[in-house]
Amino acid sequence: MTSKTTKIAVIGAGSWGTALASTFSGNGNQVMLWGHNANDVDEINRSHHNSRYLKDALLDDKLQASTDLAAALNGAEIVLFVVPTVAIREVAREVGKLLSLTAPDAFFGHAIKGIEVDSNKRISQMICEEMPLLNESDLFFISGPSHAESVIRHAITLVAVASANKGNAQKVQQALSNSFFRVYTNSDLPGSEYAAALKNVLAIAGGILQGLGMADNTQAALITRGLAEMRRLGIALGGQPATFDGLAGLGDLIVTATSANSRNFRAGVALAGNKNIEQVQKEMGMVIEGVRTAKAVDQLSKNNKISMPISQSVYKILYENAKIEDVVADLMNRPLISEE
Ligand SMILES: NC(=O)C1=CN([C@@H]2O[C@H](COP(=O)(O)OP(=O)(O)OC[C@H]3O[C@@H](n4cnc5c(N)ncnc54)[C@H](OP(=O)(O)O)[C@@H]3O)[C@@H](O)[C@H]2O)C=CC1
Ligand SMILES: O=C(CO)COP(=O)(O)O
Repeated sequence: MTSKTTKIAVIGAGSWGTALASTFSGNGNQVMLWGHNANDVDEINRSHHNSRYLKDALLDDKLQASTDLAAALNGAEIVLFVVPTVAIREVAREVGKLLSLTAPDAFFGHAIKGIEVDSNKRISQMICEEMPLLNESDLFFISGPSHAESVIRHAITLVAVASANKGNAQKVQQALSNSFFRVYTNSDLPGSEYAAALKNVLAIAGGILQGLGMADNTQAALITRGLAEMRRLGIALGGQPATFDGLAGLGDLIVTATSANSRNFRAGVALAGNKNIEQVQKEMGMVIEGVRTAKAVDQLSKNNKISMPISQSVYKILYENAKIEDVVADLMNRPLISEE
């Protein structure tokens, strides 16, 4: 489906950066994956594996990796950030110093699902603060139900690339789509970013329900009422209602809140098994974005007076030592209200 070979720099060599880079590369694009761990980079170049993050999966054999940021950015037409939320400012700042190395018409985007704690900023806002020459209206964001471990095995996957710049979104759509990976465009960047971050907090709740052995009725209720929370906050902050019904919203909420592939879901299962969150994070060895995002969501819901009882319950379990049974009982004892 790729109409021309595009030079792409993927910045961040964890599970999702590697899976996206391998997909771009398999489509015939010239891809350089930047990672800061020399052993991981060496393994990708030598044996087409990233065993620390994508155990056993074989990567596209044309994919190249480097620890040298300048080499990764040299001539890049598309630059895609895929590091955890906590690392984006530092990494964007470094990329900003090397902007002159990219192609003259290069554009930038990310596939990161989080909100910064305290500032409550979206990833695009942070990127633009660290790279003042960029405009948010030109950035893109890739999201949707897409676990890296499924994408790398070519499971049929549908995602959305959001950008106010339709041309940029369409270029990413062309470069990334293939017979197993279908990319839609979407013009709502802020709404997509909020949806992607908020669903991670609800996925922790999904894991908790699973860990407690709750019924399918309860899981379906979580998804439905969780989506209502995502919509309320996301729309209040400027997102488009339709985004929350699409791949970036409901689609990603379903996969993350029900799947053992999700790190957020697995964290919830472990919390229900009485592990504390520090222990869970240590054992996961990968980023669990919903843990920090729960703080940002708690602040945002209070600041904007948006009712988000499920997300705030996750916050209480993570940060206020609330007992899961008490939180569930409190949720069920709330005043009876209309569904609207
Ligand atoms: N995994 C998935 O299926 C999906 C993930 N996402 C999103 O993608 C983003 C990245 O997640 P994911 O790839 O899964 O995370 P992982 O935990 O799998 O990998 C994180 C990567 O970022 C690197 N890293 C961490 N800090 C820095 C830093 N300061 N500078 C440079 N590199 C750094 C890590 O390197 P090291 O370990 O060597 O420090 C590692 O390579 C998240 O926002 C996540 O929500 C979105 C869709 C799907
Ligand atoms: O966003 C994801 C899938 O679409 C990945 O979710 P986790 O970070 O919970 O693994």
